[in-house]
Amino acid sequence: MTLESRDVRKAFGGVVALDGATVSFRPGRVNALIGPNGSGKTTFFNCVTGMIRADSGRITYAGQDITRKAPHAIARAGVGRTFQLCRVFPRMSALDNVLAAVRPAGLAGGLRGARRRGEVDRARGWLTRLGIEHLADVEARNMSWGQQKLLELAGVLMGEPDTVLLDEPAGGVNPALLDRIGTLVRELNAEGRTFVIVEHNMDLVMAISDHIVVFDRGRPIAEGPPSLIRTDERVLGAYLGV
Ligand SMILES: Nc1ncnc2c1ncn2[C@@H]1O[C@H](COP(=O)(O)OP(=O)(O)OP(=O)(O)O)[C@@H](O)[C@H]1O
Repeated sequence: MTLESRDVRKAFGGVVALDGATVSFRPGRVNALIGPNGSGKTTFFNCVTGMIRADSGRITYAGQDITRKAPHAIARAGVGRTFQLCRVFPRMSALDNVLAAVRPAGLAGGLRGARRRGEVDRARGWLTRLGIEHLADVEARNMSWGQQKLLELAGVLMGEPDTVLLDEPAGGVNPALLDRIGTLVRELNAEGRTFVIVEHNMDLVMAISDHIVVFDRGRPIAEGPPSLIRTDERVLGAYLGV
């Protein structure tokens, strides 16, 4: 289930966000995608998941061309994602959020359907796994930021993705929860899920990644294991602007 992009380009007016990005994320790994602000990481996620369309280039998943597929088709192919600014329904309970995550169309009817089909147990299972089962009946807006991020991830996992894209999972999260997120990613990876993680917290990236790809100005400038990336001159240059 390799996720690959070939020569992907995306410009917003005069701003070139992706400038011929060719990159390959192999299955079974915890991959990280790092790079300075504005280097195109979120745009890459948006192109991969069909939220925006690349101007040119090709994206494949498990050998299948997904470049022009709709988001739901890409999700069905096995690619799930979270968002930098966490997407949950604030006035819905945690449990309903997880149930709704796999039924984006027609929320109310979809929820009834989910309950009929007995998916509640599975949703509760994910809440338990992520350590927020005690919040099942609490509205998302009354949960902490970190808990909401875990809730969003529970919703993504409800779709049983083979590959999970996480956009800044550590952003705004307290240190205790940060450890939990790191441990969870490693556990879920040990069970066979592939991850691609966009993250600015280098301690977390270095601790949990098998493979790191570094973007600068819309394309990869280096890749390798944490031990190599930590000391790569081009990476230090891109971050420090030297
Ligand atoms: N919808 C948009 N309209 C206009 N410009 C955009 C849009 N989305 C992204 N950009 C621009 O494209 C470039 C890449 O942005 P992107 O968000 O992909 O970078 P990033 O590496 O994810 O940054 P950060 O680490 O700050 O989240 C930036 O210059 C950004 O301002």
